[in-house]
Amino acid sequence: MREVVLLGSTGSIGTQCLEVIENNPGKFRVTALSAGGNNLELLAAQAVAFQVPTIAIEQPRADELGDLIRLREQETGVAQLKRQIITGTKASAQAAATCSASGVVVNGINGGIGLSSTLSALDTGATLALANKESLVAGGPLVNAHQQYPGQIVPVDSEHSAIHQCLQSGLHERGLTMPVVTGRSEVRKLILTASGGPFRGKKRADLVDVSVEDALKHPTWAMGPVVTINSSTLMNKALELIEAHLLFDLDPEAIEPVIHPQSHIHSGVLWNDGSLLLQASPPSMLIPIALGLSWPERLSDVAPAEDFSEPFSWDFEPVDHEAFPALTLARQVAKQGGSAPAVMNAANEVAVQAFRDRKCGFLGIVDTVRQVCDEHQTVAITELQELLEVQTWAVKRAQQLLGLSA
Ligand SMILES: NC(=O)C1=CN([C@@H]2O[C@H](COP(=O)(O)OP(=O)(O)OC[C@H]3O[C@@H](n4cnc5c(N)ncnc54)[C@H](OP(=O)(O)O)[C@@H]3O)[C@@H](O)[C@H]2O)C=CC1
Ligand SMILES: CC(=O)[C@@H](O)[C@H](O)COP(=O)(O)O
Ligand SMILES: [Mn+2]
Repeated sequence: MREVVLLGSTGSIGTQCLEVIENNPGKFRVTALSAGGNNLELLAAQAVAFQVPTIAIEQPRADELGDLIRLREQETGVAQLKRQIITGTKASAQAAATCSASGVVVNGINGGIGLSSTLSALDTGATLALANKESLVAGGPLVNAHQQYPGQIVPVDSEHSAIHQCLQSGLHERGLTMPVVTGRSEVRKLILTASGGPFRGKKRADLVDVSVEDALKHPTWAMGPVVTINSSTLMNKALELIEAHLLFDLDPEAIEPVIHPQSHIHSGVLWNDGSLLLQASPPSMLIPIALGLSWPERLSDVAPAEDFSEPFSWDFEPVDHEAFPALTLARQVAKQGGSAPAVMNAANEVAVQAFRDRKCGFLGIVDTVRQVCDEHQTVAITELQELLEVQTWAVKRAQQLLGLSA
């Protein structure tokens, strides 16, 4: 049985990861769970149902969680298990550090806060099944330095999972058990699909007064609120462009976003010979999560496949960069590298929270991020401390621009 440490277990990715594990009895053993601590009832239920010995939460609520777990054990008649509950800002990274090198750490934490857990997971030598794109975007050079071997990161983000699958064609480094992507010289472009979000087709002027509720109505995916808002501004695709640049070591200009409203084609690779490989399934994160857990093996019957018994069609259209300027910014930021992507991500996190709190308009999100990025002088990042200082500056500057008290 493969050991799994699941970070962000109470979220959209976390709960779907446990669904995959539950549907594959005997294949996985969950040895640690982590969460922020906002949903202790669910976390306690997960800890009991999956007999998890280590639970980590950011908030100092160990006693409450312990009580809920005991109650749950009594209610369900499950045998009591000796467990440790870790709390604090480093709890999740500590949970990641418990994973053995043959195991897999799934990082389903939301936001740049997940970076220390990503680094800690890499240090163990375990596979890192990475959904938490912000940690890679913010900490690119550090993530690279902590990676123990090529292929240690298996992308869970649907687009990057698709590209990762498609890249198994082409040249591969020899002598490694896991196929490693080194066929870049044969790659002309990565095709990064985007649903277009709930405001696809709208012009900039139409977006002035859009509400949080409207931004949360994603047309094709049910996800956590932050990634859903990011999809509505196309900042999710902006983060994903940088994520693809870092994961697959391709020039930002060689990554082409395209709007595909149905979200059945999850992305792909255009090869030098003119051949285009795309990966498709009805929208479901279960497949990329399952691949993260078992790569390079595929589990059976993870999610429904495409059904060709009825007629249907798939559409594609170019991105409207005037209405949605996030991708143009991301290209520039990806080329700058160093501290620039961390600044973009940190400013976006502040602006998205301000939008959710009705303290910033929809267009103000990307406008604020651009302004903070424009003011930032990019520096090289070699230490976590340097990154934290840059992020602190970006957060404060975004707060100032938005008129928020720091
Ligand atoms: N949802 C999806 O379909 C997809 C998500 N992603 C990416 O995956 C990541 C997770 O997204 P999603 O599942 O939607 O987000 P959610 O908001 O649904 O879940 C976030 C999870 O992270 C936990 N968390 C927050 N802060 C901490 C912390 N400091 N330490 C430990 N855990 C913490 C939350 O705990 P609590 O409940 O206690 O707050 C929750 O379990 C994001 O980076 C997102 O961009 C990528 C592709 C698709
Ligand atoms: C499922 C997934 O990977 C999300 O990141 C998704 O891509 C969001 O949809 P958008 O294409 O609208 O950003
Ligand atoms: Mn995605």
